[in-house]
Amino acid sequence: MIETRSLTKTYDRIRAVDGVSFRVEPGQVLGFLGPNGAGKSTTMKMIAGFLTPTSGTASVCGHDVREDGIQARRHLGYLSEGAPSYGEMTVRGFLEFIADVRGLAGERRRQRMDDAIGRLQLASVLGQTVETLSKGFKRRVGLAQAILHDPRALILDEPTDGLDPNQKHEVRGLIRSMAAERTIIISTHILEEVNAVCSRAIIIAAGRVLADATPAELEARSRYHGAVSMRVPDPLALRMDLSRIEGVAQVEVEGGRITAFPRAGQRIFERVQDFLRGQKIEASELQLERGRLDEVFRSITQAAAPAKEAA
Ligand SMILES: Nc1ncnc2c1ncn2[C@@H]1O[C@H](COP(=O)(O)OP(=O)(O)OP(=O)(O)O)[C@@H](O)[C@H]1O
Repeated sequence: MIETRSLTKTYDRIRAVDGVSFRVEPGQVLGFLGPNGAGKSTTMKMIAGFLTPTSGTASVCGHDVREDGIQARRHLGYLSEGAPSYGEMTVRGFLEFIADVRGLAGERRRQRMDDAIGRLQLASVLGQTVETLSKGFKRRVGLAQAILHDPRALILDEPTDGLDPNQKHEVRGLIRSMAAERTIIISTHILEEVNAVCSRAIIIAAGRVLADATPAELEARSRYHGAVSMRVPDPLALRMDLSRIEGVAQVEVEGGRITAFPRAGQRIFERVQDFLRGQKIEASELQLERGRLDEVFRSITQAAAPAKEAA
């Protein structure tokens, strides 16, 4: 379990993190979303014990990061922004060093090394120095060090940054496979990642939590939630007809696509389908929209005030 209580960090005159409180339980993957400079990395660094909070606190598996920092870090794997340092070490040398730091020995050490190397597919680069690796492999080495001691909690700052689409897919699978008994927080700019791996999302801007919900609940806040869109040969001709259907609030045409938006609480998909059938209109790519996370993200974060000046 990871918990923050009124976590706050002030840099000079900027309150980078402003009273952030949340609790993540084992089995949950929390997506931490926010625009550049929102305070995601600063929050993660405070939980990981790399930065001291100005006020408030956090705990990992019940251990307070300020009063019981060593125990808190023992239960936590942390992937920081960017690549691991120690570029002159080989990948094997770097992972052996992390195993030393984590106090791994004997059979368990061998097991954990094999597991991390296997999961992150690092066997082919074990003898290569970290600085000569591609960005994607550096990220994978960073992930391997984070999971090496098989921690109960994981904090991963942009875990798929710099990976190609295949590697992104693999790392998301890895996160899902580790989620069952662990508490995981990931930060990301990629909204599709939220649907792919997160059971819950927090949107943060200017250091403050603006939304805390499941991906489906966030999608339900989108104006596209429950909308019906399609391609038809003559969308402009259909516009007026669709707007007359009961429960339709608005109709928009964009490119070759026409979208009917429902009034609050109305379900319009079957009615639109019946109308098209009745009029014998050939529609392609007819779909019921779940809602668009990018639009919800924009509307929530753009309404936020800029970071507050510290008192
Ligand atoms: N060491 C520092 N000294 C002064 N200000 C800092 C420092 N580190 C971060 N900040 C400021 O704190 C705010 C939050 O930064 P943070 O890196 O936590 O944001 P972020 O959400 O992780 O952004 P990104 O998505 O770009 O990584 C920003 O305004 C940033 O400029």
